[in-house]
Amino acid sequence: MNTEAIIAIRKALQTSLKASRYTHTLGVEVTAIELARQHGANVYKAQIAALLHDCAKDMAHKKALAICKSYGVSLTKASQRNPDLVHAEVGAIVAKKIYRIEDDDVLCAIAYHTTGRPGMSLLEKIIYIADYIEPGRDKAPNLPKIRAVAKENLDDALRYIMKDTIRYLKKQDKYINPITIEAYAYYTKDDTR
Ligand SMILES: Nc1ncnc2c1ncn2[C@@H]1O[C@H](COP(=O)(O)OP(=O)(O)O)[C@@H](O)[C@H]1O
Repeated sequence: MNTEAIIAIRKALQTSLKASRYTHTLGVEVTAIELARQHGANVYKAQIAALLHDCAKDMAHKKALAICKSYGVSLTKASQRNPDLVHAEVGAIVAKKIYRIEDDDVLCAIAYHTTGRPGMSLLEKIIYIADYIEPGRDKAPNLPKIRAVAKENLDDALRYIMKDTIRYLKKQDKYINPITIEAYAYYTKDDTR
């Protein structure tokens, strides 16, 4: 394991993120390591993806757009519509171009950590779930249940999180990225419970 790379990433994030976001990031890191061990995923990749999942979250919107422009990347329609979603897509660009992460699975885990998507990889599921259940989270409903379920079955945890997220966004009358609706349908289609 490349401990030096982990330490360098932590150091860079400590200066580029707000203190509370950095604390959240460390919570996602420990949770992702734990889930990776429990479910047989690559622990090092989980650690890197967890550390970098919010690397663009505290960036000014203008700067995020400038980064996209400079690398010739266009944001998805959903991110153009909802600025809350930009950080995940731009985070993957920053991870690749600035932190020099080459692994596509790690980059996708960052890009889809807020919305999920149909057909997620093991690593994508771990980062999506770790972001929701890390120890610093205390607002979402059903957290104790979802934390327990995540130890046993990642798809069950995904279903609970997607269901609660869709319900929460609907209640707030907020835009819901259609990919989350598609993902929820995808992960419930064979579930007869
Ligand atoms: N599927 C979604 N569609 C649209 N907006 C969403 C979706 N999921 C989350 N959001 C919005 O994006 C914001 C950021 O969520 P999230 O990425 O989970 O936070 P963080 O990056 O801090 O972990 C939420 O406050 C919510 O308003």
